[in-house]
Amino acid sequence: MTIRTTQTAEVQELLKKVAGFHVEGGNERVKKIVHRFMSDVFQLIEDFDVTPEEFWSAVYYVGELGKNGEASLLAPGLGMDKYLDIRMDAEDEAAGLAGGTPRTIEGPLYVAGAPLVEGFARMDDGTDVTGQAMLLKGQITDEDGKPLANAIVDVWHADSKGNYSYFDKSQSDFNLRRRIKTDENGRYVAQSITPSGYGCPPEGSTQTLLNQLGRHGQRPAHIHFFISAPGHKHLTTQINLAGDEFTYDDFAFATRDELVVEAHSVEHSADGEKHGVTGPITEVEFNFQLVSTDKAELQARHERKRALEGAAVA
Ligand SMILES: O=C(O)/C=C\C=C/C(=O)O
Ligand SMILES: [Fe+2]
Ligand SMILES: [Fe+3]
Repeated sequence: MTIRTTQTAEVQELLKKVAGFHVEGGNERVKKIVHRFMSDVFQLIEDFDVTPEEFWSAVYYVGELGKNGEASLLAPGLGMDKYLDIRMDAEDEAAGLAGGTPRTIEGPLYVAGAPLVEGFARMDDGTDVTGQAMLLKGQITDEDGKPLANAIVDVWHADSKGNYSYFDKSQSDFNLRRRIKTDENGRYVAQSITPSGYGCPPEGSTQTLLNQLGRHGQRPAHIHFFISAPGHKHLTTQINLAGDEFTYDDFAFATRDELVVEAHSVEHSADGEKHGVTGPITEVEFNFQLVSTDKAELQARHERKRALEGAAVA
């Protein structure tokens, strides 16, 4: 039988003291959030009749999570990154900033400061001999199709074993990570290695919890991007390679239909040969549309939207 105590005066008073309601100073927003959070934790413990052993094993788990540096990996696994994206999409919609290539989650494995290259970029250091060469190209435009020259395509992905440089110390610095400046036609092109999907460390904290939920910790083969250009909204997104077992079963919930791309392997690629790549190569082409943030364009967009809504009502 569940013991009910959360609504007693004693517990309600305890929660107010926990949150610092009874003292001056501190941060009002933090106080309110901590009060709500702890009230919900107390309520959950009561509703599920959580035992002290269960509670302390959770505390131990959080300690291990921090020690393993996996808090930012568990977050996408628990849908946090996706939920924050859903909120940002809704905010963009409300601000008239929706449109262009959809965003998706950044993930925890970005490393700033990758080498900046103009036009063609060789992203891999040539040591991943088991991997297949990949030619990655595309064009950055605004929503009207106007090419955006000098946009920065900040791109990063895993190697053929699903590991990321910097986190995988066996890889050279910034292996498979580059910032590419688009040419006068807004184009970027890179030679790299075709990424494999990523899996959470099997013995790690994230997978330990996912196992309790009967879930896997796999991501499909994917490539991460930050795309930026003056006067346009910064884009954080990824593309998922089609045909991967996990393309539509991503433990981090990042997949969006518009971001699934065919990656066809060819014996010879004219583009590849232009850059000295002979032999089988995977070609991946993805174009990005950025949303303008300049006021005139936003105003015009609002007018168009109002006109459309007006027409719909009439
Ligand atoms: O970067 C990875 O592949 C692993 C982590 C999970 C999320 C993500 O990628 O967005
Ligand atoms: Fe990733
Ligand atoms: Fe523009």
